[in-house]
Amino acid sequence: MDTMTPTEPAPSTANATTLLLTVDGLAKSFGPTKALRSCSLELRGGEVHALMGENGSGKSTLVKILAGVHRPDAGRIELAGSVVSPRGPREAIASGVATVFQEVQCVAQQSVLDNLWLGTDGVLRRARGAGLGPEERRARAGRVLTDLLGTCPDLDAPAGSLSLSERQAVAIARSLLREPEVLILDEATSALDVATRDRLFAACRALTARGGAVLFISHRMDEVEQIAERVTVLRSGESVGTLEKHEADIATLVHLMTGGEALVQSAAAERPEPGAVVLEGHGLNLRAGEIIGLAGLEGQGQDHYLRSLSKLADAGTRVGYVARDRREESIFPPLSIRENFTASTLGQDARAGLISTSRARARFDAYRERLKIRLGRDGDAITTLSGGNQQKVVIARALAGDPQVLLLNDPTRGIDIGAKHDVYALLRDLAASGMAIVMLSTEVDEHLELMDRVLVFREGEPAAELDRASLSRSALVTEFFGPAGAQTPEAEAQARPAADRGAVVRFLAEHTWVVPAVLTVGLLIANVVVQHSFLAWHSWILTFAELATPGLAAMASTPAILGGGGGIDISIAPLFVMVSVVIEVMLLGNSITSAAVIIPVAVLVGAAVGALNGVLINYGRYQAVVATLCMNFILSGLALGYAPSPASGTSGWLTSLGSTVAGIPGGLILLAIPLIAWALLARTPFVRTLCAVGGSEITAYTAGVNVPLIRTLGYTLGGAIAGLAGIAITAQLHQAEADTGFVTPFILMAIAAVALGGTSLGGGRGGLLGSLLGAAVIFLIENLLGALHISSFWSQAVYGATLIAAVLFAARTATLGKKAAR
Ligand SMILES: Nc1ncnc2c1ncn2[C@@H]1O[C@H](COP(=O)(O)OP(=O)(O)OP(=O)(O)O)[C@@H](O)[C@H]1O
Repeated sequence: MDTMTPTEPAPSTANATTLLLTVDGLAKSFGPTKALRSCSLELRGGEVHALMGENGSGKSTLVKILAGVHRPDAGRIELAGSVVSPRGPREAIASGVATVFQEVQCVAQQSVLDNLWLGTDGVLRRARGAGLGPEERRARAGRVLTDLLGTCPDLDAPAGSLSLSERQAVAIARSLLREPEVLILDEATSALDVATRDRLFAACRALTARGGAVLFISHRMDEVEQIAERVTVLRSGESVGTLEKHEADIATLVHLMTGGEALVQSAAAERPEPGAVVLEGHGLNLRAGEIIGLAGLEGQGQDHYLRSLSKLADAGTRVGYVARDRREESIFPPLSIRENFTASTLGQDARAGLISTSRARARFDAYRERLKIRLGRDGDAITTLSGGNQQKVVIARALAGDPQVLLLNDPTRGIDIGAKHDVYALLRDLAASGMAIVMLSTEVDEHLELMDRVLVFREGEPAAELDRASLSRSALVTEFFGPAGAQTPEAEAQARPAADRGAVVRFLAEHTWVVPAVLTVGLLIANVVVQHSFLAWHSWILTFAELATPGLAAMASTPAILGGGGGIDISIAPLFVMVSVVIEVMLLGNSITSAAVIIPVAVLVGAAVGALNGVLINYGRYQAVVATLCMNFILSGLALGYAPSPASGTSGWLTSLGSTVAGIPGGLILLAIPLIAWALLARTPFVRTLCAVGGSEITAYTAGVNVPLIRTLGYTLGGAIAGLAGIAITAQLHQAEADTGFVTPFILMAIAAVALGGTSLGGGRGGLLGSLLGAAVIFLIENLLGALHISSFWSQAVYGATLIAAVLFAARTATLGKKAAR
């Protein structure tokens, strides 16, 4: 067997016949789709066991059952002799099974280090134990990543700034750091170059040498040959055989996978002479009818080069592009399979301006047959397809545009062996009909099989060109490393644009509160210029008293938004009004005036309502807007019921809180409480975990985070802060005002302040300080316009415009920050 850099099996200390994992008769259906019918396999301690099967044969479904993501409908799993039935990824990980999933899972907004340890901590306490102190965590994370990548990326950089393969390495490293008994790699090598893949295989060998086992899923025959001792084949959800390494040749495997069909190895047929040049520049002369490969170790510039080629095309040239990162760049998850296919060619289905579904279906069916796309109904969500079938839909979409130049970025990632040859045959036919194709591929065999010539990249540029006659596996791999020997991973850094240039942009993208802080200072100066009395001490006291309620309302809205998943709490304003009614009517009205009673009651009422919202949304599966809108109505009704007209009253400490306490403005004290609490929480795992959940729920969940609990706690915290806002409004007005005309403006203001404060409304990025500053900006704009005697209509318009500008600025810095880091 020809392998590029053979990884010799390390002698295993385990008894080779020790059964570590037994899967017996597992079955799982999704509605009418039987994803797994009956799957059985045995994983021995000390072995790497490959799992192969066509796209849609059920491999990932099995993986997700083992990882605790799905519950099986039937069957049994035994781990080291005990029956297990993981009810979630956290349980599976605790039992010693760590999984790297097919879709690369990272929280883009969070640092590489946080991504690596995601899911290991409790809600408020860090996991204890040897090697889990901050310094050891950093050192271990660095070691594992260096072992995988050959060099260690900046552990403090956001994971979103890494390349796809580096992010894949982070996901693998996260699993390795758990030191699992069973490591499952579901197409985890699909974006790795040969050198990184070999380093991963060395890590697998180390794990099996300790007696662990690896379940290895890949569509790449060379990888399976290199690493696996045995291979189990799945066909249509059933395990149809397990082969020893020496029995597992490609013909036998394909025969088993398809149930009889032989692999049609498309012969390297005679190719017509290339036609006219269709794309020229960057050292490339691409002719019609040519297929050119881009190869090299990861990050040598080939990715950037491929993307830049589309800019070389003349205005009239139709260019098709298939991106590498399916989830991030290719599919529209909420749309159906057919809608994903037609997304860029909808015009072809229009009749008299209306879309014809039958026409779209007919167009899709042609590709469906040609690419053997396995699906139930084309109206189903694309996410119900297996990874390989999603990829085929993406390829079909690019081809449907009938491009003259087709740019493919590792397009066969996740496509099974048989279907890959169908894709090759299709590309050859297209080339023969005059299409010019440039294809980046991380698979050496693909270059040998398909390309007319291959450009090998080193240090950011094409360093060698191999034509068809000189293409061989060894020639190609030798060129990867270059004449001077091993290509250092540092070359990757050189191949990228200098990150320093974007340092300011990256800083702004990571510190979202800076822009609202600058705006606040600017508006403060403007207010002082227009109204000198603004600087007077009594004016500060008044300003803080007036800012306290909107500032607290904005901060109260923030945790739910940060937790993502459409988390928005529009019951915050009626909640603080309800709390003020409780204070005025139920406590002060009954002569209960003590701060020691009123403050805890206010905060607890707020927290309880927040927790109820959290439970309804995260455990009851109500949409956040719906649940909090209902709560909004209930609270408004209750408040009006208890206080149909403004209820007045105060006590000494409340009056002081409305002005000063021990010389400090009361509003400032109230605003400082959640900020201090948040800063303390930021020293626990909670804040980071909440942001991780908001950044990528699926990543957090599969890493073992209790997502519903974390989000519910976010709502609870928001409710508690709303309780403080209830105290603030009572201290300011000395009355409870339940009129909806009074409440409603606060609802929109709070959300606008959160957005102005730089918190992403999609979740994952931002914080309480930004929201407070956002509220301050709105307050100062209104104050300024009031001082200038401009009508309140204009104040609304101005803060709307400021909001648009701030949100655009935040989006721009986030994008530029990502680019600069890359
Ligand atoms: N959440 C889901 N809802 C509906 N159908 C699903 C879901 N997940 C998987 N399926 C279906 O179950 C079948 C098996 O899918 P699975 O992802 O396990 O295949 P696979 O062998 O991993 O394929 P690939 O090699 O393409 O990754 C497919 O027909 C797929 O469409």
